[in-house]
Amino acid sequence: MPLRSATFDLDGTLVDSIPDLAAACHAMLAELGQPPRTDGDVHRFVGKGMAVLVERCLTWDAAPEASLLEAGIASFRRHYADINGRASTVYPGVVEGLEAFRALGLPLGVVTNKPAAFTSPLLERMGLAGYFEVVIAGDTLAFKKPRPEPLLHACALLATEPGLNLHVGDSLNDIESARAAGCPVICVPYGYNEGRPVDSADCDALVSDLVAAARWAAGA
Ligand SMILES: O=C(O)COP(=O)(O)O
Ligand SMILES: [Mg+2]
Repeated sequence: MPLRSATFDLDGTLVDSIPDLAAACHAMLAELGQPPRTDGDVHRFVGKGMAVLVERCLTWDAAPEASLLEAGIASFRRHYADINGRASTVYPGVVEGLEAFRALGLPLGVVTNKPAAFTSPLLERMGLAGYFEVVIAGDTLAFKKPRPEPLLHACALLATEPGLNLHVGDSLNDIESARAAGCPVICVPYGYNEGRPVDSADCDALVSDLVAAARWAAGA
């Protein structure tokens, strides 16, 4: 059945944001006098939103005290607001891919676990904001991916049924959210999946980039 809309994950699918996320984590840990993390650690920790990223940075033998976590989140917010978009880059094939999706006549949305305060500024700075009619961020609703609510909300705003909305992501959080919402889901292999490669068996297809994703959508 032809698709009626498409939604995209942000971090690891549209934009390689690890350099800036890692810089903000490094600054936060230094400010709090906590042990440092590597960029590779941050790569594994991204996926379930800002609070979980900060908590993972601060977890060694045990989870951090609530007061330390709170201070970490406040510090991260301050640093990332300043850093966001500086060293991040749009992945190859994204602009061409979004153009191809647009040429299919599909309205497009972003469904990310990144907080709203950082999502629209990043899309603006990367020159991608104009492609999307709908942006659902990690704190738009009470629930994030892998819960279905963000995708269901995006589908409602895009005036499509979940079964006719293709979600394109980079992680199991995208896959589980899409499955629970009833959306077809395909993944790119180059993003962040909390330290594991994405398994093609878990999604409807693994595609090399967004150009290939648009080709898949055209044949769906
Ligand atoms: O904020 C995160 O942890 C990940 O964001 P994403 O959902 O755009 O990959
Ligand atoms: Mg992602």
